[in-house]
Amino acid sequence: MTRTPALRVSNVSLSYGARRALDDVSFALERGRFCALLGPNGAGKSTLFSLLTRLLVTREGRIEVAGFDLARDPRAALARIGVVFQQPTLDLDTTVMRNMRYFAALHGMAGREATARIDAALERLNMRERAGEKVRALNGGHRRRMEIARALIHAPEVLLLDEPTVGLDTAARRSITAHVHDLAAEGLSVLWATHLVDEIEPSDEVVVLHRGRVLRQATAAEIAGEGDLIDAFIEMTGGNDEAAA
Ligand SMILES: Nc1ncnc2c1ncn2[C@@H]1O[C@H](COP(=O)(O)OP(=O)(O)OP(=O)(O)O)[C@@H](O)[C@H]1O
Repeated sequence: MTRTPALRVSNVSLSYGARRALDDVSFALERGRFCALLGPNGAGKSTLFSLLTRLLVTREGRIEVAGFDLARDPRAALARIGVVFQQPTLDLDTTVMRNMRYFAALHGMAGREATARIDAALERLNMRERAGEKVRALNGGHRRRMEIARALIHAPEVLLLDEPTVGLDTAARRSITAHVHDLAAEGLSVLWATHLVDEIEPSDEVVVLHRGRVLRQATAAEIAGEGDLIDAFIEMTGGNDEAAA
C-alpha cells in the first residue's frame, strides 16, 4: 500500500487577469523528503506558495496536505503546514522567546505546553541559547533559523520555505540549507523554493517550474544525469528569467 503523500498538488492553475502564473501544475511530495521547487524568477514559485497557504485560492485544481483537501478542509490541512515566507516577519524589538510565545499563542498554545514546544523548536535549530536576545541583535542567519523554529512550534508535517536564503551571506546560506536538510532527514517533509542550484543535494527531489509549468520531477541526480544540475536546469529553462524574457 502506498502512503498518502505529505503534499499533493493536482492540476492547479491560477491567472492574474490575463497572465497565467500557474498552468496545470501537478506534483507530489513524499513524506520525509527534501523537495526543491526550482525555478527562475517569475516561474510562479511565490504564487504556488500563496495557494498552498491559502493567501490565494483557485477553483482550478486540488491541493491536499497529508490527505486533507485544502479547499474542503482548510483547518486540518493548514494545521499540518509550517511556513517561512520570503519576507521576514519578526518583531525586531522583542526577544526571540517573546516572538515565539506570540506565535504559539496564535496556535492556541500557552503556559508550559508553549514553553516545551518553543524549547524543542529552538533546540532543533540550535537556537535555544539565544532565547533571551532581542531579534535585532541577531545576524541574518540566526533570524532565519528563528523563523524556521517558529514555523515548527505546532509540529507541522510539511515545512514550506520560499527562497529562505535570500539576502544571507554564503556561510549563513550553507548553514540554513544544511539545517533544513537535517530536518528532512528526521522525517519532516520539506518544500524549498529556490532558484539556486547549489542549495540542492543529489538525493533531493526536485520539481522544476518554469513559466508556470512543471517541466520535470525527479531526484537532482537523475536530472543532472552525467553532467551538472545547473547545466541541466539552464538547458531546460533556456537560462533566462521570465522577467528578462
Ligand atoms: N499580483 C500579481 N499580479 C499580476 N501578476 C503577478 C502578480 N504576482 C505575480 N505575478 C506574475 O506571475 C508570474 C509568477 O510570479 P511569482 O512571483 O509567483 O514567481 P516566482 O517564481 O516566485 O518569482 P520570484 O522569484 O521573482 O519571486 C510572474 O510573471 C509575475 O510577474
